[in-house]
Amino acid sequence: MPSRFSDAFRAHPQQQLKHPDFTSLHELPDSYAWNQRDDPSPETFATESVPLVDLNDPNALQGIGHACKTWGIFQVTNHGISTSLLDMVEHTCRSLFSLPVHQKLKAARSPDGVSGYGFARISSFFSKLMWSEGFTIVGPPDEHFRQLWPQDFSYHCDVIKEYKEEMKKLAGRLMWLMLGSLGIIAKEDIKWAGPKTDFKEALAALQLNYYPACPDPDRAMGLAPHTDSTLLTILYQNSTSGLQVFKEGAGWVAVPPVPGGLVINVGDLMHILSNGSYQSVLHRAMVNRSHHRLSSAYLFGPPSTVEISPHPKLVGPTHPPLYRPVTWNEYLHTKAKHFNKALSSVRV
Ligand SMILES: C=C1C[C@]23C[C@H]1CC[C@H]2[C@@]12CCC[C@@](C)(C(=O)O1)[C@H]2[C@@H]3C(=O)O
Ligand SMILES: O=C(O)CCC(=O)C(=O)O
Ligand SMILES: [Fe+2]
Repeated sequence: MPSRFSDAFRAHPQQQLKHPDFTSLHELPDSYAWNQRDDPSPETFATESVPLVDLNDPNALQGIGHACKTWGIFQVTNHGISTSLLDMVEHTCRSLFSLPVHQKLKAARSPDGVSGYGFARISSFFSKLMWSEGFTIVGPPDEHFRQLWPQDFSYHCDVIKEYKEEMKKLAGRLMWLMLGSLGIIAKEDIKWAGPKTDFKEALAALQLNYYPACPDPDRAMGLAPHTDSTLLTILYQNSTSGLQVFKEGAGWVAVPPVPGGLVINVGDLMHILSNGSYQSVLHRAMVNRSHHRLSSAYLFGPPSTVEISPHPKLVGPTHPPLYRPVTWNEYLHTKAKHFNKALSSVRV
């Protein structure tokens, strides 16, 4: 089934920016200086931390429900994704981003496209540049990977294909846990999950992120604050910390890497589906002076024609629907135009 993601971006082409060779920069160019250090660093007051859920725990469902309501993010262990697969994905990321710039640019994202190498899509909403490189994969990566690695592209394609399959299974499992905690348990409740309730027709994007070591990390920004447009996102981060989430009353809280763990966050579409009871979390990535950082985000959403709206089970006389129905494609359009105001723009 063809993905219609690309349509969402055609109306809002991204200006093409050239990345520098980060390793050659010994001080932060002004175009990368965010002057955002007026907020206290999270270590100074983070008394709370993002919940950790063991998926083998019989109470996992309750733990996930609570985490989605209060944080919009949690980490999971015993998720069934093997460490060897995660290592292979990390190796593919490392191999990709360490290619020479001219080689990576052969697989550059086209201005109105979605897949390929380049700056994060949200860059156009900020006057300063982000200290990161990204590679977005929607659909088969073969064509771009052939340009990057004329010799070993098929190895890297296989890694990504297997990773996407495994992520899809995990996303389906997490969907039922998140929904289950809201009382949405029957397969008729989410028809688009399909006859086998495995979300076979779901769409997803894989975003690989690379944050090079930075000579002036306190003034730089790896990935600016945003929410994901997804139902849910599964994030793998290597052992270098950098992810932070914004929590009302606590400020920016670090999400430290947990060995073998994965970070799960609620996206805007899940916020809509849950009629506002699950929070899509504002998050950002910071950079590091001595270590580079790699992450991969599996951005999971519904099939392109499916309209997401507050679930009928969560709507009633005392709980009117807070959002109007939207397809993912339509929402991505809105996001490309209104960015962090997208969610409020679909409110009824
Ligand atoms: C399916 C998606 C979801 C996208 C757009 C498209 C492909 C790339 C995704 C991201 C990944 C990085 C953050 C984000 C905010 C971005 O700039 O690109 C994401 C965005 C969204 O969640 O809105
Ligand atoms: O690198 C990270 O920790 C965050 C990445 C992210 O938020 C994204 O790709 O959407
Ligand atoms: Fe994100």
